[in-house]
Amino acid sequence: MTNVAVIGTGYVGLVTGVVLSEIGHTVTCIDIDDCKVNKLKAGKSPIYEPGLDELMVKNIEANRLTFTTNHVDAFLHAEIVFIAVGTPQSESGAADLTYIKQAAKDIALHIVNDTIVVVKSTVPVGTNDLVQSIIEENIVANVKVEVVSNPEFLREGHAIHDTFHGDRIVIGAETEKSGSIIEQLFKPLSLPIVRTNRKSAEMIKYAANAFLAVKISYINEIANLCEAVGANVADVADGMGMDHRVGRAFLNAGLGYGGSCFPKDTEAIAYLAKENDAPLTIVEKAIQVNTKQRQLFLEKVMQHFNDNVVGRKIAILGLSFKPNTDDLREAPSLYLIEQLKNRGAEITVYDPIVREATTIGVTSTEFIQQCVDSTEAILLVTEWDEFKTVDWSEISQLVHSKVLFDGRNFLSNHKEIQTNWQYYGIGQV
Ligand SMILES: NC(=O)c1ccc[n+]([C@@H]2O[C@H](COP(=O)([O-])OP(=O)(O)OC[C@H]3O[C@@H](n4cnc5c(N)ncnc54)[C@H](O)[C@@H]3O)[C@@H](O)[C@H]2O)c1
Ligand SMILES: O=c1ccn([C@@H]2O[C@H](COP(=O)(O)OP(=O)(O)O[C@H]3O[C@H](CO)[C@@H](O)[C@H](O)[C@H]3O)[C@@H](O)[C@H]2O)c(=O)[nH]1
Repeated sequence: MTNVAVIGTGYVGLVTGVVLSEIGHTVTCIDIDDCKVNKLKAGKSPIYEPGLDELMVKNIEANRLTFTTNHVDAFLHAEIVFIAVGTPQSESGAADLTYIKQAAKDIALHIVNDTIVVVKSTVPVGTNDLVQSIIEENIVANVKVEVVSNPEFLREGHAIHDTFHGDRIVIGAETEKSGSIIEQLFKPLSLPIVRTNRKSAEMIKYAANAFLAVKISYINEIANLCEAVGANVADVADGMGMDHRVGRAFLNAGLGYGGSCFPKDTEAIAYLAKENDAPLTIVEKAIQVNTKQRQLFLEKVMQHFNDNVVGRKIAILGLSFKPNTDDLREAPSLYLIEQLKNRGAEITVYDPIVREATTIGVTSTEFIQQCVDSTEAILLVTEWDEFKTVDWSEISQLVHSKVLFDGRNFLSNHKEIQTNWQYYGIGQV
């Protein structure tokens, strides 16, 4: 079993650390955020991710998992160091590598053993080379370092499941030995391994995310056409998806993609492509379609209210960018709330997990019933299970008007809604 350090305890770093400890390795997670680390030390996950807390506590108690803000402590015994810090979008659209560069410097200054540095963050092609050279330029101890690319494919809300049951583990290494050491580290997971060089591994991650984003934008455009010609996009997606060459996954039409990955990763690969004179026109269009998709939804709502929502009471169901996560990054709800508030609507919000969206000054009500009380329309933005299981005949009694805009086609087969409500779905008439 191996001594591992993980830099960054966000959605990826924490899940990686917890799973590596669960399969028997000794893991120290390091973060610069005191607040997060204090919570983690107390056995509390700073993020909402089903199944994570239990596994984390189990491995803390087994002394396989510790947390620190101190680099010396974190790297003292480490043979492998993962980098799982954020790579947000910069002004230009390119990935901002500030945190990556800092992590590389932290490693160079503090490691005391020969180390394999594994870049798990999503980074543009060539970044692993950059990390290698930053470390070599700044290294203090007389030790050897080799950088290996190991992009992450987990989905929020399914992170633990995806890590144990992923479709593949991609390992991009410049030497046979370093790649094999990382392959060995993950061996207990018994997952298919793809071995490449570092640049191809970096590219696999962006190419996969961009492809999925294109798939979503494609079905959203098909949905808009369905609406215009009287077809039903869910049936169309089912029919298309039965062809295994197409596949049904990621053909759910709706408000478009949000979250911490697709929006920034599509921008980053499109930027990289332009810079290299090999433009990704399809990805650029997918980004445009995605922006337009939420605008079209807003237009539908505005049309219903004859273009005037001043003083109209509107309920928003769902804040997080998708169910089973508390992540608000690029959530369509934020756009809709801001736009409707700017137009004078009175907004109430309910999310089963997210209580506050501080960036736009919104607080979620404690119960769905409070949120919908006396409202003239409900906008279902995130497909949390609760929005299917809640008693809609009770909701019917509480609202002022039974009008539902379903941004996820989540209740398109719901009996009460389809019988008694004015229902606006996506890609259906
Ligand atoms: N969120 C996902 O579902 C997901 C999935 C696959 C890949 N990724 C990629 O993984 C990376 C991390 O994403 P995330 O969502 O986990 O990010 P996050 O923002 O949730 O977490 C990043 C963490 O790194 C910490 N950090 C920053 N600089 C540090 C430093 N020098 N030393 C120690 N800690 C530091 C931050 O305090 C933060 O806690 C990104 O590149 C992202 O694109 C994310
Ligand atoms: O048919 C679909 C599927 C998804 N979405 C939307 O697409 C976004 C992303 O969804 P999902 O992929 O489930 O969540 P993420 O957690 O963002 O995961 C994606 O981004 C991660 C970060 O790179 C990758 O690791 C994962 O493989 C990749 O699925 C969300 O807004 C979804 O609502 C749709 O609109 N229609």
